[in-house]
Amino acid sequence: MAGGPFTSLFRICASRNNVHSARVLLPYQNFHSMRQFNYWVLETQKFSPSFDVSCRQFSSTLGDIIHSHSPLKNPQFTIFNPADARPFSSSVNDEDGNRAKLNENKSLGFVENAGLESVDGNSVGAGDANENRVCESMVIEEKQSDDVEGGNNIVGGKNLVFRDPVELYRELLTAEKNDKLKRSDWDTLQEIFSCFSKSGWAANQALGIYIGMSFFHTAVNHFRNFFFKKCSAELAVHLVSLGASDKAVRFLFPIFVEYCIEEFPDEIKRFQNMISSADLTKPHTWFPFARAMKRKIVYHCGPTNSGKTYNALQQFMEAKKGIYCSPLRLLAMEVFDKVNALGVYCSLYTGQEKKHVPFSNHIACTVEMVSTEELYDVAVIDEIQMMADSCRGYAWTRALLGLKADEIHLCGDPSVLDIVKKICSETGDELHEQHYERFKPLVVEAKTLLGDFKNVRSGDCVVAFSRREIFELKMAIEKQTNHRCCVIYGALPPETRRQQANLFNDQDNEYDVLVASDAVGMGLNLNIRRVVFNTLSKYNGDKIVPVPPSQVKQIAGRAGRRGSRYPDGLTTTLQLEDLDYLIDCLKQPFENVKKVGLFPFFEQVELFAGQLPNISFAHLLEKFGENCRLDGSYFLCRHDHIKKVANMLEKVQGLSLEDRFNFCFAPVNFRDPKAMYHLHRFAALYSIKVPVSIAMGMPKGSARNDAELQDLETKHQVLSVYLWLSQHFKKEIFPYKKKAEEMAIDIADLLGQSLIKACWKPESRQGGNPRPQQKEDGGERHKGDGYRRPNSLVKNYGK
Ligand SMILES: Nc1ncnc2c1ncn2[C@@H]1O[C@H](COP(=O)(O)OP(=O)(O)OP(=O)(O)O)[C@@H](O)[C@H]1O
Ligand SMILES: [Mg+2]
Repeated sequence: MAGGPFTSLFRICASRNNVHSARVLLPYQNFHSMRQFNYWVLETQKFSPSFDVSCRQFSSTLGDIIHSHSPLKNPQFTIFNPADARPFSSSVNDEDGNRAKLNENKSLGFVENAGLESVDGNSVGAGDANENRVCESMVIEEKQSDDVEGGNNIVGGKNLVFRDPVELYRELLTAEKNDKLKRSDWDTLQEIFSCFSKSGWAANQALGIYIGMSFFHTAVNHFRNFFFKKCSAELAVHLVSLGASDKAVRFLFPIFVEYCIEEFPDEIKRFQNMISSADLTKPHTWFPFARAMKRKIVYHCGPTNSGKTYNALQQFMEAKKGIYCSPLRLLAMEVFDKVNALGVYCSLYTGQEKKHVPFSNHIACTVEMVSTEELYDVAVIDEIQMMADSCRGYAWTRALLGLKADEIHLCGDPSVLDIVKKICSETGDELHEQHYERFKPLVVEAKTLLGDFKNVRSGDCVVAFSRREIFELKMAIEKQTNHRCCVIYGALPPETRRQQANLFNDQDNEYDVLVASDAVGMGLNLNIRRVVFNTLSKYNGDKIVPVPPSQVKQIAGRAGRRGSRYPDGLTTTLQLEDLDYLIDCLKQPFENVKKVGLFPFFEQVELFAGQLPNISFAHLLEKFGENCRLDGSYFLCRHDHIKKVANMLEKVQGLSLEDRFNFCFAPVNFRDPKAMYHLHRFAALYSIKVPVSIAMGMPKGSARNDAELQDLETKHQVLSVYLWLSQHFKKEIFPYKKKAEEMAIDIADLLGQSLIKACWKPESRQGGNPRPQQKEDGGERHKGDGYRRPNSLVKNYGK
């Protein structure tokens, strides 16, 4: 069932002859944890079917309401008639999402375990009628709910468990203080309330009536004071018999609900407003113009090197007006060059640059920059599986939902095919699938390099997962063999990566080996014969973890490209001990992604900010994350990076909320203190409306050591941020765009020159996080060249 297990049990206020109204709390899945739910309170219209005739009718109506309101795909529930403890109705969608007919005795699989206990404490299974039970209320039990009503306690001839909580609450309101209780009973009641106050279940359920987590304890304290003044003997005895237990908490909860609704309407309203302003449900409705179109979506689905992008680009080029959305600047630049070379005028639009080609009707852009305003005949969204990316996924989701194009071509692996199908069924778009196979199968070399760099061959791409490792490898390979190495890693500007790729692809030089990070996995056309994994573990910003199989596949798949010098692709590992993990990763099917990323637009954040004035922007984002509601198919993208920038800019006065929002998206490397310093300076100047200077000198020449190389990387980063800001804010405030462009080109060039001659030991970045290697004591030292391979995490994989 979509959206995780239901754990709730709710009472329906129903008398034997009359179902007055129902308050149903539906779990509303929150993005960040399967354990956390928000809840909806759904008050049904007044029902007045007679109990005898219309329990089915009631459940059917309720079923319709639950189905039409629940964000969950297949909300399943059963209404129990406690009189015979038999589910008399159920409503469930079948696998294909069709509503199954209501079926009186349809078992949902969980029903058998969900029987209520009989009066004498024996469990009554589903279908075991217990004619003697008096029914005064109905219970809706959702799938996988606990049997919270077990141990019915009949006190004074009345079964409190089956009493309507509204009635119980009303009785409490008019009751007198009970002085007859023993001291020990009061102690037990205190314990029960303490248990209630600490109950995560109750705090979660309280969200359903818009009692927020921060107000929950206050509400419980008030409720306890009220209860202690009013508690009747009957109630007290019942509670004491339950003791400080879940049962007691669950018994008290509906009475607490009634109390809160009456006592805290303002708090509830305030929290309700906050929640509704952080509503990210039904994102397909955010783009009414795209919804008004009947779009044709073609999913080009297949592994790497199977011709997906090639085929989609054919459609793009044939269209009158087209847009290509790329995951990387580099790839947008490649398509821009390629398409123009083929005679189709095409402009380039990325966060940092806008190259307008006169008379062009085609655009190659980065996916973040795509316009949902313009109309296109054909759009291509490349690497669509990135919808599930934890940080950038929202940009792909937005492009898919919002693009106004008659035809949209999606290229990617099959991992998001199901969810795209689901989204298309919501948007009403027509989906076509085109499946691809790899042109040539990828072959694993079982021999591996046996830990010896002498086994490196021309056309190899040796993959490592940190900058330091890359330079150490380059040094070691160049020292031990006659090969020369090009390098590609994330911190290099696209121009330099391209220069290195060209150097590697070009036959007429000695640079025939590539040492690269996972940045090689996407976008570049490389003549790779064999992908060799130096390790299969990487630092994820927190600790060292095995590289996920999907990433291993993507990188390994770069070997052997159609039309290249090496159409047959090979892959292997440096060490034999990593081979099993590699093989296993390649064998694994593509995972079936269940959720894709979302992030609010500025307008949504602004609306939310209206509910929480006077808090910092970083705090506001945090609150948004805590309170936003999402449908089961979406998650809120990680925004730690945005919060870090927001925190840094907190003390800069005079920035509007929108300014802060925009500054936070600037592509800065927050681990680089110098780059962060410059971003802060840019924001400070911007805030006082002073034209923002670059204030950074050009380096004298190419780098002579790693510190100088890192300085070049940082300088390019700063210029890239400047260019980005100049595109996202008023031009007058960032007047040195042209100069920044020129400097960026020169620095990319210097970086290229530096890498050609680089043969120095890498250093760690000042103030940056320690490199994984520094954190490790171990690591394997390679024969006398200073190279130390990080310990393999996957060494004993599968053994
Ligand atoms: N029909 C074709 N004719 C000529 N060349 C082709 C054809 N199809 C694909 N190619 C070439 O094969 C290579 C791989 O194709 P393409 O880039 O479309 O693969 P892909 O499936 O998108 O791979 P990836 O997932 O790595 O992006 C490219 O260099 C492309 O130009
Ligand atoms: Mg492709």
